[in-house]
Amino acid sequence: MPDRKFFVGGNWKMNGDKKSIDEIVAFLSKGPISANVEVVVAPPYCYLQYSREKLPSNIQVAAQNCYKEKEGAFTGEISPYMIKDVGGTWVITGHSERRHVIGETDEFIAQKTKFALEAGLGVIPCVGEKLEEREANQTLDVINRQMKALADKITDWSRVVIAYEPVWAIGTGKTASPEQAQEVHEKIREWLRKTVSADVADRTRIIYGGSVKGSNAAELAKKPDIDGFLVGGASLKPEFLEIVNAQG
Ligand SMILES: O=C(CO)COP(=O)(O)O
Repeated sequence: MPDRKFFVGGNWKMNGDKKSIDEIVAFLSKGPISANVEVVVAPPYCYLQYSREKLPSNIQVAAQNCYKEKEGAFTGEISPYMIKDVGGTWVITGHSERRHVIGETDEFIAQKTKFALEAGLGVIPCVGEKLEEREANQTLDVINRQMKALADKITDWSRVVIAYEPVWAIGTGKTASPEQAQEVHEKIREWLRKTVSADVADRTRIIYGGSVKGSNAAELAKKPDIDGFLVGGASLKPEFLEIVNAQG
């Protein structure tokens, strides 16, 4: 079984200013951060370069979104090449806030995922069901549909980290239990095994997001198919370090 390096992302969402970023940089610089963890933070676009310049080199920088073209008349969008140009190495695609607040479709998310990978970024595509979908027993239908749109376009999985973020657990304080998260992660891995390949299933990291905190990260991290986290609110606080080091 290939070793999947633990991966923890901090999604800052639309939060922060230079002063609060300086505070985050201070606690991240102090650490400790285990060498066995890959750590990535995703500041708002306008602070990507500022954050990259201030952060220690063991922390990578991601954008929270991108467009599916290199350049051109796309007012308000940014290209994966611009993210790279300012030192970013990852991008999050298909976050539930982009799917459900902004209205992005499976197809559009898959297109930008493919384009960002071709541009040389690592990509963190997010999948996850809404509360009503879970209650209607549609969790796996939704995840499989979102995964299929991605898998139809991805040819190289080596720089893909899948984030499972149940929408009902995001920013609500309602974390999925370790069992609930493990169940879906295992199903996503099985789906990859059947649909893509055994090698991709074994190697691809599947991380969990949704109200992860210092106090619940270690229990979640014990589950065999949980390979890390995508953290929102708690990534703005020193508690993020507890999550980064949750694997012990
Ligand atoms: O959406 C998330 C990370 O991308 C999770 O957000 P919270 O950790 O604030 O619930």
